[in-house]
Amino acid sequence: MFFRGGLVAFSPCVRALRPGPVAAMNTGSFVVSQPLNYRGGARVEPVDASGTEKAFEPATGRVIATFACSGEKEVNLAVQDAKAAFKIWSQKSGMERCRVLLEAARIIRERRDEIATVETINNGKSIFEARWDVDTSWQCLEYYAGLAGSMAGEHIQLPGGSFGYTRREPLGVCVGIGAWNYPFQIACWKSAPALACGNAMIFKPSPFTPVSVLLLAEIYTEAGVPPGLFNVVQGGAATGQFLCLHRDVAKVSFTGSVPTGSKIMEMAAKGIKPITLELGGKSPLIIFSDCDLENAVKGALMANFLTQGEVCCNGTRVFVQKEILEKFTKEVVKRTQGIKIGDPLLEGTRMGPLINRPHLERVLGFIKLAKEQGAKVLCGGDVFVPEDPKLKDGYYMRPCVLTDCRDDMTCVREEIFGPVMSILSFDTEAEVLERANNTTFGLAAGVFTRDIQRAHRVVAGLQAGMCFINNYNVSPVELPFGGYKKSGFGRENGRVTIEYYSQLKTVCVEMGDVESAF
Ligand SMILES: NC(=O)C1=CN([C@@H]2O[C@H](COP(=O)(O)OP(=O)(O)OC[C@H]3O[C@@H](n4cnc5c(N)ncnc54)[C@H](O)[C@@H]3O)[C@@H](O)[C@H]2O)C=CC1
Ligand SMILES: NCCCC(=O)O
Repeated sequence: MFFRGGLVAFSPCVRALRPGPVAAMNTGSFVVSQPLNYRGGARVEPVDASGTEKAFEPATGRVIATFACSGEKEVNLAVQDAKAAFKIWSQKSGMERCRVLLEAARIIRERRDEIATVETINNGKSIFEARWDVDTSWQCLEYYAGLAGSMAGEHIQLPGGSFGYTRREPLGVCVGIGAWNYPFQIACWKSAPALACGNAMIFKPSPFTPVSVLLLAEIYTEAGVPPGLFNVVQGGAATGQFLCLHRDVAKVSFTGSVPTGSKIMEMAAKGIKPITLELGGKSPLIIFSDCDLENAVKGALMANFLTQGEVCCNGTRVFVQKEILEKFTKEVVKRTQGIKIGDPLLEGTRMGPLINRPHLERVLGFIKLAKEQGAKVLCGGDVFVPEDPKLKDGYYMRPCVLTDCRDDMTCVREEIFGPVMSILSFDTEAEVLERANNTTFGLAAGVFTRDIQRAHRVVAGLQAGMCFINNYNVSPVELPFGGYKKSGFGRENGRVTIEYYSQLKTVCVEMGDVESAF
């Protein structure tokens, strides 16, 4: 990678050129000049291309990389290399794989600030948050390293001394396709369980955020995975389709929108391939009047404003019981107005720019429509222009709180994927549960109450894969994450994800003679 003002390289072969302090990376100076594909243990230019893409720095609107989208030949080479690496890796014991993953986790921890800085520059989220993302990334590698050594089958006794046993085996070459909101974290959440189970992975990041996954690829190589085990191809829908339709790809794990998820499912159906779909959401956050108000307000902000609101599991439909509506709303607005927006690399910033200009305009369009449909803007919802002149072309907006919302409004029904909280009021538990579930999505949900029985009763009734009681948007890697309904299926994180990256072989052993019908 090349930063104006000095050559800064992350790749192992030129690591010596990397000057120590990450502080050298400033907003407005980062340019990528090295290839963004990774194959056979090194960065490569793709052998063929299906067009080019530009990646931006959302904080300034500058282009930081122009890259070729991988064509079919490049995808074929990536699969071929991954197949060869799979042969070696899948023969290793769980403990051998564990050691490599632990080493990769250690390197990520060591390079935490550098990875977070690259993520912030390419995605726009605050450096404060990007460090959290890096933490859940190395924790994910550590977690699956721990499970790799204990993957085991069962032994089952049968009559006459015969027996059966099961083996948990890898699938082969898996594909990971990522969204742009958590580029490094998504790559880790997919690759860690895949590699722990003995698979190879080809990862395609979103063309908006192509950069940070290269650091992961280099780290895996440095940690000792065989060349080709983790490859990166770049591009958009066309490249994604080459991957999904490839006959030697055994599984696809996808994070992105519902319409794309549906297309992935169709392509996977052609090859009878298992898939994991992590899709969008429009999650409810229910605040009962007996809650700890201070925590509920903090929870509502966590549920709406991380990563500029570009988070799939955000609790954007905030249902507040009537008795505390006024007090809660006043406090939420006060704190929302206090969120420091600006240069995402500055330590004090808590909200950076949105991912790109079309997305910013889309989010502002939702707010305009909300007003037309009768909602009231209590704060924000407009473009923010930072004082620093180098940020004037960035994609900033003020976080928005909407009230007087109704369940039928577009802002309450559709995923906005921006910093927009819709507040709705309710009277009774039965009423709010029905309204909370009245959506085609089912990714997450939250409840704030001091009544422990009510908390569990309500959560049991919520149609959502990830439920929070008295908190929101925490991501411990030990807990499975994934959706109900149109938010997808399959899970990431937690022990269960081993099942999504492996297959079960049953072996039946006869200890006597064959009893034949013929
Ligand atoms: N459930 C979850 O864990 C998450 C879900 N999301 C959802 O993702 C959406 C935002 O992300 P976007 O990147 O805009 O979504 P997207 O669906 O447009 O793109 C996601 C990825 O799929 C690729 N892609 C697009 N068309 C494809 C095709 N026909 N075949 C194969 N690959 C294709 C894109 O290049 C990108 O890498 C939101 O709806 C959000 O809710 C985002 C993050 C997490
Ligand atoms: N750390 C939260 C992950 C949710 C998302 O990928 O949008």
